This record gives sequence, C-alpha cells and structure tokens, in this order.
Amino acid sequence: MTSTTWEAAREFVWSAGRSRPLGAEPVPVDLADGRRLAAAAHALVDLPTVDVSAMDGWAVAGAGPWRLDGTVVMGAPPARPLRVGTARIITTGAAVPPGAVAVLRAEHGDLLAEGPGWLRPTAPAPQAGRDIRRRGEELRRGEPLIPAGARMTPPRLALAAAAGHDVLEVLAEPRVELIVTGDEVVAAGRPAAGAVRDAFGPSLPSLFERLGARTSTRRIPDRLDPFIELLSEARPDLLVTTGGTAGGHGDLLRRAIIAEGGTIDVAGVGMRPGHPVLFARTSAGVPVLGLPGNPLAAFTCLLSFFPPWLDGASGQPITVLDEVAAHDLAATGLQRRLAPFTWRAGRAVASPWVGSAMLRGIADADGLLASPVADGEPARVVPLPW
Ligand SMILES: Nc1nc2c(c(=O)[nH]1)N[C@H]1C(S)=C(S)[C@@H](COP(=O)(O)OP(=O)(O)OC[C@H]3O[C@@H](n4cnc5c(N)ncnc54)[C@H](O)[C@@H]3O)O[C@H]1N2
Ligand code: MOO
Repeated sequence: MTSTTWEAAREFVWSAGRSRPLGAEPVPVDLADGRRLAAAAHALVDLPTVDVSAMDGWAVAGAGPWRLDGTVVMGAPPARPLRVGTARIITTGAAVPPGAVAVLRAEHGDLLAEGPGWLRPTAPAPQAGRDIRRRGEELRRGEPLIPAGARMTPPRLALAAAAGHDVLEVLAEPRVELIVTGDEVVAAGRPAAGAVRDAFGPSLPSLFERLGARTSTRRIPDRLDPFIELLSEARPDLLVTTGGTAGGHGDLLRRAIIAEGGTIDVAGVGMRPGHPVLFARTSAGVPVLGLPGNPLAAFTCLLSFFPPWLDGASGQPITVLDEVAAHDLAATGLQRRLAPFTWRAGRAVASPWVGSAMLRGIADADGLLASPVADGEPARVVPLPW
C-alpha cells in the first residue's frame, strides 16, 4: 500500500486496465457511435469503386463539338465505351464510360441550335482527366481505414459504411458498478440542515456513459458488513465507490476491502483536491476506484483516473494530455493541483471555486488544469467529456 504521484497513479490505473482487457462484440455500423474498434477496420472496396464524374455535365471523348449519344445511368457500372467525337450526359457520382477523356461541366457547354444532338464547349476544352474522380483515389481495397481502439464518431461511421462495412467489431462497453456511501447523503429533495444531497447518483452514470461505460448504481449504509458483502459479490469490470476514503465513516472503505480479503494498491495520491483517492482489488480481482466524498475531489479523481484505466482495458497507450503554456496556476512541485478552468483569449484561467467540496467551478469549466512542477512550465489539460 503506497501513496504516489498523480502521474504514477495514472500509469498504475492504465496498467491495471491492461491486465484485464475488455472483450469484443460485433455491432451494426449504425449502432456503433461512441464505441471503440476492437480491431482496425480496412476498406472492403476501392473508393470510389470506379472512375466517376465529379460534376454534372457531359462525359466527352476527343475535341468538341461532340455528337450527343445518350445519358449515363446513375448507380450502374461503367457502360458501353464512348467514341471519339461523342459526348454523354452524366451526373455527379455516375460512372464515367470507358473512352471518356474528361467531363465537361454543364455550365461550360451549349447544345447547338442547329441540331439538338450536338454539343460545343463555351470555355476552353477540358484537359484530359478533368472532373473525373479516379477509382481508388481516396482508398484502395484492403487499405487501413480506422485504427484499432479508435472511438467511432459520425464521420467515422460514414467512412466505414462508404467503404462497405455493415458490422464492426467493437470493444465491449465496460460495466461500472457505482456504490454511493454516506448516511448523511439524501437521494432527493432539498437537503435538511446538516444533510447533504447526493451529487453523484444523478451525475456519475451520465459521466461514465460519456466516457463509454455502462453504470449500475447502488447506495449502501455506512456499515462494514453490507460493504464487505457487496465487495465479495461484485463482478463488474470496475467498481467505483464514493466517500469513506479518508477519516470519515471510520475509514469504511479501507477496512471493508481488507476484511473482504482484497488488496489496496494505492492509498492516496499527490493531488488536491482528491488526495485520499484509492485503488484496490477485491479478493476476486475486481479493480476498485475509491473516489473521495467531496464532490470536486470525486470529479477530479474520476477524470484523472477513469480515462487511463479505459485506455489500458482497451489495449491503447495512455492518452497524452495537452500542455498549455498560457495559464495562471502556480507551480506546486509534485503535488498536483487540479483546478477547473475556462479559456479566455487563449489563456487558461483557473476558477475561484476550487475547494474540494465545491461544484460551481467545474459546472462552468472548459477543463481541469493540472499544475506544473516548476514555475514557468506548462500546465496540463485534463479534458471534460462534454
Ligand atoms: N482526518 C482527515 N480528514 C479528512 C482528510 C484527511 O486526510 N484526514 N481528507 C479530506 C479530504 S482532502 C477529502 S477529499 C475528504 C474525503 O472524504 P471521504 O472520501 O472520506 O468522504 P466522506 O467523509 O464520506 O465525505 C466527505 C464530504 O463529502 C460529502 N459527500 C459524500 N458523499 C457525497 C455525495 N454522494 N454527494 C454529495 N456530497 C457527498 C460528505 O457529506 C462530506 O461533506 O476528507 C477530508 N477529511
Ligand atoms: O485532497 Mo482534498 O480533496 O484537498 O480536499
């Protein structure tokens, strides 16, 4: 059981994730938004699949004027060849017939008055290849399309579908079991004097969902026995608890983990808020992330450690955090301060609401700022998934 730096703790949860990788499952492409690919996707066809027109107009062969010979059927494979001196009406995206040298745009040609079957250019004749998108110019069949581990987004769904995919092999969504503790914590209504309204039940499942996980939530009383029972029965991919990490509740979480036969790997991290955060394993090997009860501390810990755990469980390297040089956080050595901040004219400005129990700062923040080790060094940005 050790206390550790914020960076080392991030690495630790990443390797804990790696040691228990998520499984994979097939999902129809239209349901795959937000899912991570289990394996790289490759193009199943050339894109475009044939030479196609980039404009509405005429496919032409030879120098104009041209005799018109029909219309290219949209969506059909390349049709009969085009003879020199002829032109065929074509729409954007239709297959260019063999023998066509270029596409003449609709606005660059006139049908001759003396004969409806004749076309002449009104602009310099198009150069060979003009306004033709070549077969495979964007992608060749078999080329890598989207790397393993990438999170699907609407444009990636479009790309996968365009390249012929109906089903994608994605990582199973991690199942998080969220345990909310605290007898003073009430689940609904205006908290009476001395009581505290539960800030986590209504917020953390959505936060996990935004980060790609499914959550089931339970509340347990501040007593050792139900906690031990829960720890021994739980089989999620990650067990997340709130409260009871420090002196409160008589150190309930640590005592319950030890009594259940589990192992505490990290007890305390060099960060504020959030220093009592804890990483452990139950006797069955289920990883446990113990978040402090103070609301901002719970958010700073979740956002610092859940994404690296998920990177690891997804077989990905740990995401490197962006640096920001223009910020107003004082250096704090190895003890990281994590402050909600907003962008103002390219500068990261820390919120005044940085107390461990305060939610006002993070509610309006653009991100969390991790303080630098020494003055003049950049700070790091912990992104928010909204
Ligand atoms: N003797 C010590 N006391 C404290 C230490 C310490 O090192 N030694 N650390 C302080 C720090 S820092 C933090 S952070 C908190 C961590 O507290 P716990 O994880 O033990 O959490 P609790 O004692 O259960 O609660 C703390 C605080 O948070 C409120 N809380 C709890 N759950 C919720 C919830 N679901 N929604 C809203 N608010 C919640 C709770 O009412 C308390 O006010 O410990 C310090 N103390
Ligand atoms: O580490 Mo505590 O969360 O500063 O308040």
